[in-house]
Amino acid sequence: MEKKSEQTYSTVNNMIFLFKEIWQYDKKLILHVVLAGASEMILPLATLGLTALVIDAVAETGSASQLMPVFGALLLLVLILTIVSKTSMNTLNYQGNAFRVVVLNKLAMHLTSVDFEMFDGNKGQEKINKAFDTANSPQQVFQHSLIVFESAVKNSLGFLVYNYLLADIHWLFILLIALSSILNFKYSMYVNKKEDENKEFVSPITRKLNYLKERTGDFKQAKDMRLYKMEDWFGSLFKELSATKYSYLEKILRKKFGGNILNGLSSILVDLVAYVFLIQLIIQGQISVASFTIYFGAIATLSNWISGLLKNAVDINKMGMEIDDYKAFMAIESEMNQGEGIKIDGADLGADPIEFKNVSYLYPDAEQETIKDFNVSIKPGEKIALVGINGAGKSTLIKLLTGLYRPTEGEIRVNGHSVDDYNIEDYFDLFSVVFQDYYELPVTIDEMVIQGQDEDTLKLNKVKKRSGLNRIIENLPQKSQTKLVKRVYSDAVDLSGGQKQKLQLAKALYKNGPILVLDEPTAALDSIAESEIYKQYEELSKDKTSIFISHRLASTRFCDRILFVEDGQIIEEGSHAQLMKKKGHYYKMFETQSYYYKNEGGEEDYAVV
Ligand SMILES: Nc1ncnc2c1ncn2[C@@H]1O[C@H](COP(=O)(O)OP(=O)(O)OP(=O)(O)O)[C@@H](O)[C@H]1O
Repeated sequence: MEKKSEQTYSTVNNMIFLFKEIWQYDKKLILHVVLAGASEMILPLATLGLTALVIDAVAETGSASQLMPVFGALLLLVLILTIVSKTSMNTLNYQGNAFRVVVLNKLAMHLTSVDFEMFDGNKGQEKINKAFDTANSPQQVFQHSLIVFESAVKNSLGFLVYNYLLADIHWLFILLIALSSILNFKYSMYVNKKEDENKEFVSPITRKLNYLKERTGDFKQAKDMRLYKMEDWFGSLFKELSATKYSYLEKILRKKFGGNILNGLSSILVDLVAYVFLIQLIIQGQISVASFTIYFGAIATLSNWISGLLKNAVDINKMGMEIDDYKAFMAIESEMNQGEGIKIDGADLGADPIEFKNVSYLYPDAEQETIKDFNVSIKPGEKIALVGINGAGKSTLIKLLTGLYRPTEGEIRVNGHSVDDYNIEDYFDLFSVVFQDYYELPVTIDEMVIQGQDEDTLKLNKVKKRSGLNRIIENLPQKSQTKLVKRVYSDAVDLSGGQKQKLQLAKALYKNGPILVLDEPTAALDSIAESEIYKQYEELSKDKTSIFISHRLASTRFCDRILFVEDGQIIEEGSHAQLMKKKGHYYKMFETQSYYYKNEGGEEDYAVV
């Protein structure tokens, strides 16, 4: 079960924060909150006045000529109030939605600036999810708050005015109404608490359900779904999770039903007492029939104002919790250096080596370090191959070097300074990286390569040629203006795995950072394309420091030095020839890979090993 976190800021503090956010977005919204609230409160009062006038006229307590101007004025007031309330409520609904979208954009912008580490692990994801939940639907705080504030204005004004109107009525009445409202309020607080407790069980189930739903709609999963006949398995997973979820929700529904019954019974009781009491006053001749109407209407409405106010208190309390989630996410500060740093030329690594000094790294939710006391020095211009079995820590080392993760211990030094001494954005300029997991955006091929940088046609053509992308483009109807992602554009192209890898390579080359990092860049390439990349490797990595991760050990022969990593540490290093001579781990791995080629082909052909 997930632990419930305490609220960090008080509800008052959070409401002031929310008010400021609304004020900053559009001051006029506050005016609409007041206008809608006041007009919605006065409307039933004016209508009540109209009814009393009609009754008075019927009872001939006043002459028609005397009553008509008042009647007309009241009618006009009702008309004006209706227009004001409808206009303001409409603005609140419409602008509330726009306000929510603005907040969503703020959240998205902040998400791009938080450290990459946030995305790793459950806790980071939980914070992100909770924050986005605050603005994801109209029922959540940022849109809903305008309606809640409007309702609070209406209920508070109503409470004051109606208390004044009923000042002549026995105070026991007011007490009875207040007691009945408090009883209902207490009960709904109890249901809210139960609902909140239930959330602790329900939200992990909802997360699992949503994840499964996403997977069923996922194009990649759709293949397995059919070929592995996963429908029944998925179906039973859905059924089981949904049943558990709805058993929790049902309990709350039952409690809410009990609340409705309680509410109904208590208002019948109040009405009954009011009837008996007011009828008695009429019989005793203390009030007129018109006054009876006003009093009776006022008593019924006063209980609405009171329960409305209490409901506002519950809503505001809930909104306070949601604002807390929003603030908790927005307060996350990058642990990277976002300020002024030592100047670095994004195009030049400098003369000093890249150094890992006793670097260790522990993933946020992990128990054991993935990288352990790692030491290495890489000379500028050196071509390094990182090899090792799956899970050895190669990709983690790249994320540390590129500044996406900070070492939990030790230090990484580049150009004579710790990575922390550089502004992280400047530091990122040093790297051109092709990661294993690549993605595409629904833009043209050229735009995907350029990635929002300044367009340089000469450079663009060069990198398309060097990466082999131009040969793919040649066969496309709109050449490099062809859009990507068929799910978005019907005339787009869906590239194959190997074609995508070439696109990624072109993107990295266009960025032209002095450190080239290729994490399994040829895994999806056919052997001809792969050997072309190897042949070009010298050219691709010219004037650059390069790090090449590959399970295909033939590729390592193009590198100056091979680092064999196991369990987060270097266990062997040297050139291909040195390591083969050593007959250690690298030799063993190499021999295992080349065995079938040697035996089936008769000859050794390391270019495709
Ligand atoms: N976000 C994470 N949280 C916890 N552990 C992680 C996380 N990401 C990776 N690891 C673990 O760190 C270890 C090293 O992973 P890494 O991806 O660096 O290995 P690798 O050598 O690149 O593997 P491969 O050759 O399969 O790509 C693995 O045991 C992996 O399970």
